[in-house]
Amino acid sequence: MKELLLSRKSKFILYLIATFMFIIDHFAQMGVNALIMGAIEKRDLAYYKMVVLITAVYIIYAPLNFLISRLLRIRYMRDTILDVRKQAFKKIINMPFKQYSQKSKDVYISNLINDVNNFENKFFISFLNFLINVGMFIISLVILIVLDLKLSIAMLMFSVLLYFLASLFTKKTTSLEQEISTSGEAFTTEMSNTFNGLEILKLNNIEDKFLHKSVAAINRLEKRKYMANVFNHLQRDVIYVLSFAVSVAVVIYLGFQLQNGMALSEATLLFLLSTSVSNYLINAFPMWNQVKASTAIYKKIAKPEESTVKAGRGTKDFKFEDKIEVSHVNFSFGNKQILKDASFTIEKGKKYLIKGVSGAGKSTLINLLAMVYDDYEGNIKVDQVDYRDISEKSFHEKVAFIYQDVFLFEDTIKNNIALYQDIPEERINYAIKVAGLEEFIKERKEGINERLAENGKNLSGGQRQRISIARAIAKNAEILFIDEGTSSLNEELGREIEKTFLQLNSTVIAISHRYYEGVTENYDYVIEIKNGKVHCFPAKDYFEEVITW
Ligand SMILES: Nc1ncnc2c1ncn2[C@@H]1O[C@H](COP(=O)(O)OP(=O)(O)OP(=O)(O)O)[C@@H](O)[C@H]1O
Repeated sequence: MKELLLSRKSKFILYLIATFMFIIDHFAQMGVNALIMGAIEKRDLAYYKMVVLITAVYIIYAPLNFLISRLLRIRYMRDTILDVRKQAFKKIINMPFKQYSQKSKDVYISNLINDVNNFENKFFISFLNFLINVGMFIISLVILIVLDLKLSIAMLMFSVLLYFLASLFTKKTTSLEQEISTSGEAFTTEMSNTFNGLEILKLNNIEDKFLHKSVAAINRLEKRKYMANVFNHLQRDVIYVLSFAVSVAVVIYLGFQLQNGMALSEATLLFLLSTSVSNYLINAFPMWNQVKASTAIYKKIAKPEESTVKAGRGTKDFKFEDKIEVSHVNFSFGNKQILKDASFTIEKGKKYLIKGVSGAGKSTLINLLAMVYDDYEGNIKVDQVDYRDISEKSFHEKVAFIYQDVFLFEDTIKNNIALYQDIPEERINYAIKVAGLEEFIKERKEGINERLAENGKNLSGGQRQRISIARAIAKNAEILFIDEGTSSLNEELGREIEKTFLQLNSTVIAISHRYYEGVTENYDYVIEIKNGKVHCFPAKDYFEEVITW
């Protein structure tokens, strides 16, 4: 938190000065009150007129001071909150994908929206109030020391007592804020589930069920907020009762002092100062607890955490000139072994089709070859270099993925194909041609510069799939990983797209349940997974055998 607040040192100093201006105003107000009381007591008209003049000057100064103080604080707060938003966003974007995928994306959305808003609403208000109250407490105490040592020592002892009392509330305040954050995550996930599946829910008449679940999630979130609120007031009230008792004791003490000849103005000032000391503390301690709770939320959303997954952290560049060798690879999910002693070779430029029944481990095998998992036994080497020594970044630069579901950005067709990389126009046009998108582009008013609707809602399955092929070609991907790239398309379109895959120069590693006669046999090899065992066959042999089954 310190680094965050001090990242703009000069603005932070201005912020503190602005806070100090606020404190000064408070004491000026207190001084004016005491002056008026003194002037009334003095019964001297000339002196009274002078005090009225001072009060008039104060009335002009106070709003000006307030305005300047606010202007000085506001920019610093805005910039700092912006930093928190950026840091929270960076934390998510820079997370290794494996770690990212351990939580629902809605949790991250909740962190970026609910938690940052919560931080924004609570941190600076609490921090400012804490600073103001502590500042006022210190100044009041110093004045009190000068005016009445005994009273100031008593107030100091009272402060220490309040400190210990307030610290009893710190842990609970923080845990309540954490609960608000987790309930916010659950609420966002619930809402997202409902809205993403609204069509299915309506078609099956089960929207009411989800409505109940969503309402329950809202209730849980609001209940947590309510609990936090009640608890904050409770700690304030407990401290308040104590401070009220102290105020009564101060009045009794000052009563005796007045009897002993103390001036009314001095007694008023002492009373104001000592009740202020306790009031400032009543406000300061709960605020400090809130600052600590907000700091914990800040750490959760913006501070990079220790990676919980083993990630491919190699540094070598991915270079694929000859072959990828998979040797004696065993891979399990928990106790369930998926691949047993798998050994085979992927030759550059060849086309591989992975076959096996549902759940055999086809996607798992692709994920191993695509560096998604590295917690396997055995070795995977590309041109003799161990996969684990290769940097994920350099690998991702040279490969492309085609899935059944294609994600499209709400942006131009060009940006969707180039994926925001600086790719020459000729290469994009070539990709469009090879992917069979020429007709589609011709029909667009603005050609490749036409914008797609949200996730390409206005495109057919085949057009979406072709855009994802164009991405791979534009990128000049050396390896194309395809997981059920044609299964959502009709027979004819699927055949066309499959043909396109097989005509590419890249190495293709594909999973497909479909068999397109006259096309599928053109794969070079079939990798079959049966009971965890992996066998690689020349495609011609494999299909001849299958066809004779
Ligand atoms: N992240 C995971 N954690 C635990 N088990 C998993 C995980 N991913 C997959 N599995 C299990 O591993 C096995 C292989 O899954 P995989 O997705 O590789 O099969 P598949 O052959 O691609 O299946 P399908 O053809 O149905 O897509 C399945 O039993 C699956 O339940």
